[in-house]
Amino acid sequence: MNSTAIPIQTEMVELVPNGKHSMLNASSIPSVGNDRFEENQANLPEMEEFLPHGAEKKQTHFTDFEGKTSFGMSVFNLSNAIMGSGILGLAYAMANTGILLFLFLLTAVALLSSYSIHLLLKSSGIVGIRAYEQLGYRAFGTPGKLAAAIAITLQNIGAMSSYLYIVKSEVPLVIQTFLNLEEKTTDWYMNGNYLVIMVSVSIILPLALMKQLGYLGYASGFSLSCMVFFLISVIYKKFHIPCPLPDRFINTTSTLNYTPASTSNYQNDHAVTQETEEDICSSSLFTLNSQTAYTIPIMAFAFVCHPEVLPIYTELKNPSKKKMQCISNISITVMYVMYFLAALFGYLTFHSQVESELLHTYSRVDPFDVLILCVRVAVLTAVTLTVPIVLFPVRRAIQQIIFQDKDFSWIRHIAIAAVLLTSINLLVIFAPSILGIFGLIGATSAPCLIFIFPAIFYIRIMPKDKEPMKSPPKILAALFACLGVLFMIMSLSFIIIDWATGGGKSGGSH
Ligand SMILES: NC(=O)C[C@H](N)C(=O)O
Repeated sequence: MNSTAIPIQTEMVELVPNGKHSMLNASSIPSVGNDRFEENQANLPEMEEFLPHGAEKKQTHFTDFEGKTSFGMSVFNLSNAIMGSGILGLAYAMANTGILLFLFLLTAVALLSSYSIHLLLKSSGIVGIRAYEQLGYRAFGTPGKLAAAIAITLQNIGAMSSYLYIVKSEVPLVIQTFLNLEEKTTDWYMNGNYLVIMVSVSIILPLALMKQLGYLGYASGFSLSCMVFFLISVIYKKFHIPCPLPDRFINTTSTLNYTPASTSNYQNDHAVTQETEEDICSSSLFTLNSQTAYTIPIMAFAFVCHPEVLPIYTELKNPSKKKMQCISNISITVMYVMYFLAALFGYLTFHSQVESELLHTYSRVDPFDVLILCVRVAVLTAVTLTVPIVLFPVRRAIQQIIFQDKDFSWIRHIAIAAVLLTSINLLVIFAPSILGIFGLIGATSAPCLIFIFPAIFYIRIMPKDKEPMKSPPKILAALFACLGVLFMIMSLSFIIIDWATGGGKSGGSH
């Protein structure tokens, strides 16, 4: 419902679940005849949650919550939320689909992702709230809110763990290469566990303590430029790395002491079957094999940014649905191009020898190569700077569930971030094998966040008198939800089959 379509100066919609609208008298709200203010009025119940009680009626507090983040910074933040470890798995996905099928699937996932943001924005416009969990509450009451909060928490904790796992495994290698050491030593600065704690405390925690996501815009811009550097290096390396790799029939583990996160059967199969150079180094336009099934979960994971969309919208300067959709479309398009190029050149460099994690494959060539080292540092920086962005919606979900009616408190804000980061650190340090579980979680939460929840929340929230159940937008949304269920069943079955047969690839989470 367009906020201009209702007499907003006297009435506003109260947050009640299950499609029932109750009207609140809001005559005390000062009337300002501009678009932004009308949006903010519709958003009042959400704002009140963040404002000190007893002070809501002062106009100054509306401006307190006025979004201040510019269009460009919001594009940076959303792109940073999209971009993460997902990019490292795409070349492997392409090796198992072929270039054309990959392009088709990537386009489909990008378009579906944008449509899902459209559904989220439309639903949020109707009820005037800009929080994923609140949409869940509005659509299905407490179960809806819980489901959304749990999916956001699991998905984002999975993503953050995968980023910190990269830090844990890559930083020691970077230091080793910098120091020009042949062997890994036992010094503390070569210990990934200490390093991951140091990075968390010195870089991630201070950024995660920012009150608003918008302040992370510069960090996001920097993170994106690191990924652009990664992409340029991947393209450059395509023309400088021979195929087949010189060490292909020797040991796949480099002189450096690292253990690949997941060893693919596919690679092992190749090591034992004596294939010709042409078999290994030819690129295919269309491939179907047992690993093709992982493509969708890998791509879905790579495009997840939905928990961050509404918080970014909330902080946008002069917000409107159109503007936010535009920000989302720009971010998705930029990432789509970057994902495709990274996958294409990664694949054209290694062909069927590409591993499920692109950085590992580069390590096999020459772990002491300066450019590879810089690429590692760039990816490390990019994923480290993504952690605070991904942490925001989790903290918000926790706040919405446990401290629902509480005013903003710095102590709580800091404590939740510290507890979250500590738990993720413990997970990455003591139970890295558990990270495989996130493949399973990713296969469940990613389809929920991208497909199922936006669609079913939309169907419930959009009033039947405006759009009957059989109207085309609702039918489309229902089909979208079915597609999500299908993806979820598909991804889960592949992962379970893989586990049962001892493959152990984790699908979505890298
Ligand atoms: N934000 C996330 O949940 C994952 C992100 N899209 C990635 O590729 O790592």
